[in-house]
Amino acid sequence: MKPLNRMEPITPSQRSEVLISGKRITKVFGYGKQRTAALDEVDFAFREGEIVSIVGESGSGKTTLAKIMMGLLKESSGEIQYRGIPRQLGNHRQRKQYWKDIQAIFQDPFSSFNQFYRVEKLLLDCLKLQGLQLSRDMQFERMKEACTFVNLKFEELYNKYPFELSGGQMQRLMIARIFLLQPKLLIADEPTSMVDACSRSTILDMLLKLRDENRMTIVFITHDVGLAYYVSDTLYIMEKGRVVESGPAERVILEPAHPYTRQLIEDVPKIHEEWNLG
Ligand SMILES: Nc1ncnc2c1ncn2[C@@H]1O[C@H](COP(=O)(O)OP(=O)(O)OP(=O)(O)O)[C@@H](O)[C@H]1O
Repeated sequence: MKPLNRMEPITPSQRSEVLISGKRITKVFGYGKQRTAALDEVDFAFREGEIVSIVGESGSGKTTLAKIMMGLLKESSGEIQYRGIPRQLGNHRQRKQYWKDIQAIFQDPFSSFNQFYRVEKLLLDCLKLQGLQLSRDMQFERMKEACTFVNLKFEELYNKYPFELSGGQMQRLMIARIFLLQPKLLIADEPTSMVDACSRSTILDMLLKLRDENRMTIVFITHDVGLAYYVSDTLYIMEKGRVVESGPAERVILEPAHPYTRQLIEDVPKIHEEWNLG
């Protein structure tokens, strides 16, 4: 399998800054017999402008980690740092400030949109959220640009409701919104699991474009180690709430150090061959 164009190897002096990191992040749900340690002392550090995949089986803690990164769940212990300082989400102002920098896209684009708003309003709201004072013409320009970025035609869609779009168009619209919102961190939770192979490769290409053109940090959550290898710069492999292995995607796939990683790779027999997405 041939991976997509990764970032060029970077020299230490060019190394980008760590955007978000976690030290010994633990999350426990329930008490007594119901107790589940969804995360067990997880360490991570994600850099600006890299695509990181978190790979693991169902129940390994991927979504819990994503929710903690988004600030939707509070860790039981450990510390998250954002841009080099401890993240504070104690009050509304701090949360609002943090959430300006973070967006997420999920498997089901249908649930991401208010179905009563037309496409134009959905996109316009993204511009308003950024607090930009734009003329009506400039607003149109930006919305058109966002649609072009994802190969949609604004003129054909602006007057439609989300339920009038195909699944693939909705997925693209979701990414057009990300283009307008310009988050620093994008969390993509299996965004390609409900689309056909062709739409999947388009979505992956768009994520790469967001990384390259906007230096976005993208955290891609998936069960699929083949897909993760294809799209990522860095891999984190999770098993039962722990990160068992992490590192550059090439290294983790070609020289896996942990037995669990080896098992995941063995389950994808063609991982080293050309991957036909079409
Ligand atoms: N709100 C909750 N209350 C209790 N247990 C939870 C809660 N959320 C997650 N868990 C448990 O924590 C563990 C990790 O769940 P999590 O959803 O993070 O896994 P995952 O790797 O994202 O799985 P999947 O790939 O199926 O989405 C599981 O055992 C799950 O049952």
